[in-house]
Amino acid sequence: MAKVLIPYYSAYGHIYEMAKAVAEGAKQVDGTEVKIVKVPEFNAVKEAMSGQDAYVQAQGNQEDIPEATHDDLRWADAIIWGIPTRYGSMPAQMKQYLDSAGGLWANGELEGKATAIFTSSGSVHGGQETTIITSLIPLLHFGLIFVGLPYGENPEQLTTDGIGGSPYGASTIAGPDGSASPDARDITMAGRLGARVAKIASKLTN
Ligand SMILES: Cc1cc2nc3c(=O)[nH]c(=O)nc-3n(C[C@H](O)[C@H](O)[C@H](O)COP(=O)(O)O)c2cc1C
Repeated sequence: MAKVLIPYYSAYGHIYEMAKAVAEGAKQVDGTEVKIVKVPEFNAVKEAMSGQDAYVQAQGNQEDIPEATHDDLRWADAIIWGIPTRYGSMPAQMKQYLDSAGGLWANGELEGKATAIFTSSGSVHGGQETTIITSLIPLLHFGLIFVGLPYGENPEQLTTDGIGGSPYGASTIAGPDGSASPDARDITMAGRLGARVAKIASKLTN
């Protein structure tokens, strides 16, 4: 029995779609409890994007998702982060949430929990791997135990097609104008990441 938290940030909905797929995969593991939460948006971004239909619509779709709190992190046995690429690394909204959790770091409250990352980028080489690898650095400071997405369980990765997925984590490609949807293979791999973390978390906690 493991409690899996999926905190994410999604301006245009791609990471949100992936978060739901990760959650579905985690739920396939018996006894797993899953909670999806969104990290707080900046007011400045809300204002700047208020005239952008794609942003407004995607935010509307996420209206019912609760905002991430520090108690969510305490509640979880495992944390799977949904982090889109911003200049090859994590968005400030996600960094702000992590930075605000310094008290948990100081008390070692997240040490020993399983963790994983899924991401999204505009283009194939826009920084999927760098986003996951650089996001891992603060997670290691928190004492989280990183779980990747191995080739053996994810043969879809062995392709020259423009899809997501890497040994570092699940991912998808939003397209340069954001109009692409996650490929079915991206959704499948996201589900497997959720299941893998749930299984490992259940072993770590029992
Ligand atoms: C400020 C900003 C910076 C971005 N930087 C990159 C980048 O470095 N590489 C890339 O491929 N896409 C980049 N993108 C595109 C986002 O990664 C893309 O919109 C996101 O993955 C879509 O996920 P979402 O729909 O969940 O927001 C950037 C987007 C914004 C708004």
